[in-house]
Amino acid sequence: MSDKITVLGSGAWGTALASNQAANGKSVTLWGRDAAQLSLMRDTGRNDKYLSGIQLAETLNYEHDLQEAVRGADIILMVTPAQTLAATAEKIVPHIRSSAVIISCAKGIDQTTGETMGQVLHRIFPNHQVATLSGPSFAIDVAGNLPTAVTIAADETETALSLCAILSNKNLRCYASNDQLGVDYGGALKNVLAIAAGIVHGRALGASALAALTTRGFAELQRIALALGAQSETLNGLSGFGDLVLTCGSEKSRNFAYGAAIGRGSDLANMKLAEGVKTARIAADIARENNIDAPLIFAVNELLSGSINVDTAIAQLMARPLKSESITRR
Ligand SMILES: NC(=O)C1=CN([C@@H]2O[C@H](COP(=O)(O)OP(=O)(O)OC[C@H]3O[C@@H](n4cnc5c(N)ncnc54)[C@H](O)[C@@H]3O)[C@@H](O)[C@H]2O)C=CC1
Ligand SMILES: O=C(CO)COP(=O)(O)O
Repeated sequence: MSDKITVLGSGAWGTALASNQAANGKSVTLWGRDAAQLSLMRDTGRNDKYLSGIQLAETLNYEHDLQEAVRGADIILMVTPAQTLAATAEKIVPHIRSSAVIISCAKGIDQTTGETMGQVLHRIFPNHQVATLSGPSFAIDVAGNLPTAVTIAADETETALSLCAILSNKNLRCYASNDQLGVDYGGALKNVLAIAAGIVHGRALGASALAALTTRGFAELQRIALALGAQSETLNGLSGFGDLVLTCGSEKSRNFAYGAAIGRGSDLANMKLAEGVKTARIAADIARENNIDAPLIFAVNELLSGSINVDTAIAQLMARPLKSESITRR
């Protein structure tokens, strides 16, 4: 596997990954749909819209033409929001090398098909190696050269190991997994629980409530992902437990910040991307269809759809029938 890298998506995460790889000696091209923004990034070496105060790697290349950006790339990182990943992937099919490896870095579930990001890539690129990169990793931390660990998952362990060898560097440590489904579900579902954690924070319900919510949220995440075929070991790793702990504990998480705004009763207009908003409905549907007990996810979904308010959600959650703590009990 060679290592000419193209990153699709010049928001926070795409820019951070691209800069990290370029700073560590890789040939990296960053594509974005906004020509003016790309040209500003080229001129200033910064992306202040998404990564305020960060100086990007000087060797990073910028390309606005999608076809040109992917031509000759060995590894393509897909880093647009989850609901746009399929459309972006479809556009590049005719232009990529037959040996190109495609990696999803988005965290969500496709609303129209119900597919994980990995399943989307397998469908669109049936003859390519595909993988998912996920785990506890704030873009601002990676862009700021802070030490970070993620999981790279592919069906073939060899593919995951090769990608880890290529993409790991002194600031980014990649662990290999052959459970792409589990890594995808871990990354998508934690966003819904991060919204719930943000609500607890914003409503000042206390540290004990936050710990209880994170723990019981982890039980729900595991119940759903295990029922859909994820491996337990994966969910206990970086892309399940790890990312849940990160995003349920920090206002740097946009999902947490979104929840905090709900908890405080603030205006939700102009909030940054919170993937959990779209995932909440899909996750609630999946849980209901599979008869899985997921009261926190149901509550977030109902809060977001406006059918209950925060006080009712808290009262209902606390009044549920008492039960065993088991995560497997439905
Ligand atoms: N920001 C972070 O710390 C992390 C983000 N992620 C995931 O990465 C994905 C992208 O997130 P961010 O980069 O943070 O979001 P962002 O909101 O910072 O940037 C999104 C970028 O995608 C572009 N975009 C939106 N719609 C598009 C379309 N239809 N076609 C092409 N480009 C489009 C926007 O113009 C923007 O440049 C999300 O799924 C997120 O969950 C994963 C790990 C860390
Ligand atoms: O997934 C993330 C860190 O691992 C980023 O979380 P937010 O999308 O909530 O900011």
